[in-house]
Amino acid sequence: MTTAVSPVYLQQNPSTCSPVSLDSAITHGSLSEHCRDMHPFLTTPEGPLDPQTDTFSTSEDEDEQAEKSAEESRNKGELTEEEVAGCLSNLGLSATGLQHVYQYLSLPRRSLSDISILCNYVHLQKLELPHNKIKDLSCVSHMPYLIILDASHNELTDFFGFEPPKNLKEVDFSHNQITEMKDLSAYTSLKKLNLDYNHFQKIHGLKECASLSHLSLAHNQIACISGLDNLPLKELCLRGNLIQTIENLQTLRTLQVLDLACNRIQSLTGLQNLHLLGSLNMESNRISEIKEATHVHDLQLLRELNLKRNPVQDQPDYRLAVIFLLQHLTGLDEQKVTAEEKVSSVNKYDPPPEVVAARDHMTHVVYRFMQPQVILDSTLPSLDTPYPMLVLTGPQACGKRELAHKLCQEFSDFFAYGACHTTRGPYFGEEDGSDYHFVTEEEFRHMIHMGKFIQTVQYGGHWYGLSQEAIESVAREGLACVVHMELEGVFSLKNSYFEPRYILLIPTSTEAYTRCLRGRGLYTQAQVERALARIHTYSTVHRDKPGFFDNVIACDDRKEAYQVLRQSVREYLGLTEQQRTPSTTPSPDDTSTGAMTSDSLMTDRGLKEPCGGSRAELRAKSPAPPDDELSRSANYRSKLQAELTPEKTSAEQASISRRRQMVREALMGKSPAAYSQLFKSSDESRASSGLSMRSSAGAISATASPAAQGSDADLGMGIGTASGMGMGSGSALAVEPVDISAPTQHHHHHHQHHGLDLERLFLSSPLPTQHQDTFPLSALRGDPPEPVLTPEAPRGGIHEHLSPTTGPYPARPGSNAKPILPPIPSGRKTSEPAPDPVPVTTTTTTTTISQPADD
Ligand SMILES: Nc1ncnc2c1ncn2[C@@H]1O[C@H](COP(=O)(O)OP(=O)(O)OP(=O)(O)O)[C@@H](O)[C@H]1O
Repeated sequence: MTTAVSPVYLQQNPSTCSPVSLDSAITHGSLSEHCRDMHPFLTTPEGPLDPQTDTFSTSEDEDEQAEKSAEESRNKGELTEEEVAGCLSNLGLSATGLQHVYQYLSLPRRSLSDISILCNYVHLQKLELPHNKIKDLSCVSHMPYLIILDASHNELTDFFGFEPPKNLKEVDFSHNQITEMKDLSAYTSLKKLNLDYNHFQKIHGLKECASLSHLSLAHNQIACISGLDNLPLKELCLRGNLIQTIENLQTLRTLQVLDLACNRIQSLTGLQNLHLLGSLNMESNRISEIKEATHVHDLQLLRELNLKRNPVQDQPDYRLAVIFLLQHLTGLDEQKVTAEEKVSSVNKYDPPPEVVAARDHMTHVVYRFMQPQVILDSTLPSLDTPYPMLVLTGPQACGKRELAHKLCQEFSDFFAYGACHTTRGPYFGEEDGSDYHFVTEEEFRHMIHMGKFIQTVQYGGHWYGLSQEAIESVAREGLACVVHMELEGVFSLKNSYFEPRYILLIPTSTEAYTRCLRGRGLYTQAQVERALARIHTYSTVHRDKPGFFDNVIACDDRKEAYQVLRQSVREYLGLTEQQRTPSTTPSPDDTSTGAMTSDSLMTDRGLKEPCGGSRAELRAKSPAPPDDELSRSANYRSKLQAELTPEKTSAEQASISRRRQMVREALMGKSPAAYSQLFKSSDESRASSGLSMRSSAGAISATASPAAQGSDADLGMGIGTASGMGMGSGSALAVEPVDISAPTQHHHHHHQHHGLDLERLFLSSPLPTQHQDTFPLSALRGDPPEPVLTPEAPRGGIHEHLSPTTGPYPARPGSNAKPILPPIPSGRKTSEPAPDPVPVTTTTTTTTISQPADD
């Protein structure tokens, strides 16, 4: 079967026509199925074209001749029509829309040097001539519709040596021998230009290429980046050149991918404005400093960075450091950046305050563990008696130190200044031991290793630390400690068992604060700036962590700040009641008559927010608690309950007073100890009271108490054994609760011992200094036996042993002999030194437990 097929002409001008048969194209496999289906001439009802039925078939002689001449042409590197015919593809409409033409011609690797024949192929839109020996591309001038030209791997020396096709968008001249770029202003449609592997030394001529989005000039001899201003480039490749500096790229605002690998670049500066940059390849350059990464720190879209084969790779922690600086990276050195790496980098280089504080806390806990465990009663916390401490925090030189001193002066019956240790040298006028304990770094480190510190902080290149001794020395005087510290210290302190009140002193006027900083004449500009920046840090914490600070006071005006501070301190101390009476005005002397109750400082956590509406106010509305000391001794549960529900129902009130009554009676020996209810196994007692680890000391003592049901000797041994066994020994000493509702003889017997027990628990044994025993009161120390308390025992017998500062109110068993720390419950610093070993008049007693409770 024969089918006549019309030839398809590839050129418009019939005079220069050089027909190419379709079947030839098909034979060479350059016509796609798709094209065949599209063209009405290409298929017959019967089936596909038969190549043998070519209408242009020639005689054999002619064929031979043609083949010969073609062979000759090929040898000369001349392109022949036959070759062209075999390499055409993509049949489609011509640009005029009048004809069907082949639009693509691909002639790779044919050793072509003469392609002048292509002058006739005016409809070509894509011309691929890679890997030939072409020197002259002037034929392209005849291809007005050309869009894509690939003349890579040829022998071109002329840059764009043809008339510009209007729509030329992509040109590949890579791997040629072109030496100079020329003006391409006529090539306005040019989008992609590949000029890799040529001999260019300078970039120019691209100014008017308003569409150029991809430019590659890799492996040339370019020493300077230039001539690229304002180009709409998205991708720029300049790898393998002689570039030393990244420059003149500032105007490439649309640049997304930049390849500068294999150059001689030492710094990443010069990229700052490339805000759309997503990928940067700097492989094999001379970048040696990690800090260079800061130059691209603000490029929020930068995801891929390659710094392989740069000296910077040898820097310790290189990868983490770069990941830390460039948190947005998803790939570094062609390796995925993992979430773990990001977290570790942040924890390493800019740990959140919680992490720093946790580490600091852990350090001191571990070092403390390594020392003999001695905990002073004065600083032993319990839920009843959170340690009274006042922490003034705020940015450097905001006045907190001055205010702390002032406060201690005015409220000298309550507070004393807690001097921290520091490794910085004293400023003029500063005295060792008064503002700070000035120590060398070595001494400071030694103190850390000796477990002396509660918290430490490195600030401004110096170390600061609050020692346990600083607090205890104040406590030994019967006073609470006022310290000042930076925010980091507060974070750390919050991990400890201390529960200070935290007052934030914050400058609200930067001008005034700057003036104050400068006025000191102590700080460099950088220090001033850092201090200023920290205002923001403080306010952010205050905003993000409601209740983190118990009070916030603006400190622009020191005098005003002090007034506010002293007022809130008076509230904390419970001195404001007096103030409400019309005749009294607040003065430092008021403290001498001020009724500072334990509740006021301990259970009313005050937390007076600056905007008011504090719980203190709520409490003020509720009926004032009975004045006597016993009334303050409601056990932990009722206190907790009171805290949780400030407004009590009448039933609750009745219940509380009933329990108070029972407490009183227990202490007076009138009935079985109400506290015996609490004498459960340590586990139970902890669980039931919701105690945390903090109360473990209490738990130990609680388990010890039942031993008192035996004899005095038992008591001593029992306690000793229990405490010697540590926390885990509690279960061995479990005690049955005593029914207090119907005392029997048996109960009475219990009661007696509980009476003793209570005395031991509630009346401090006269241990003025610390010792290393394990929970043992006088019995273990061989002190004279304490009077056994019986129901018949005269009251005075008890009270003789009571400090005027410490009422016989009960604490959670075992928490401490004096649940309320001095001077808070008493409101008084004992003027006379504590007689030793006479019963407690000071508030500092010691108890040793197996480990710090919070730790
Ligand atoms: N133990 C500590 N923990 C945390 N921060 C502390 C500690 N001791 C002192 N600081 C704080 O360190 C900062 C620097 O203290 P330093 O006394 O050297 O500076 P200063 O210029 O005198 O500032 P200031 O007048 O606020 O004390 C201060 O903000 C101070 O409160």
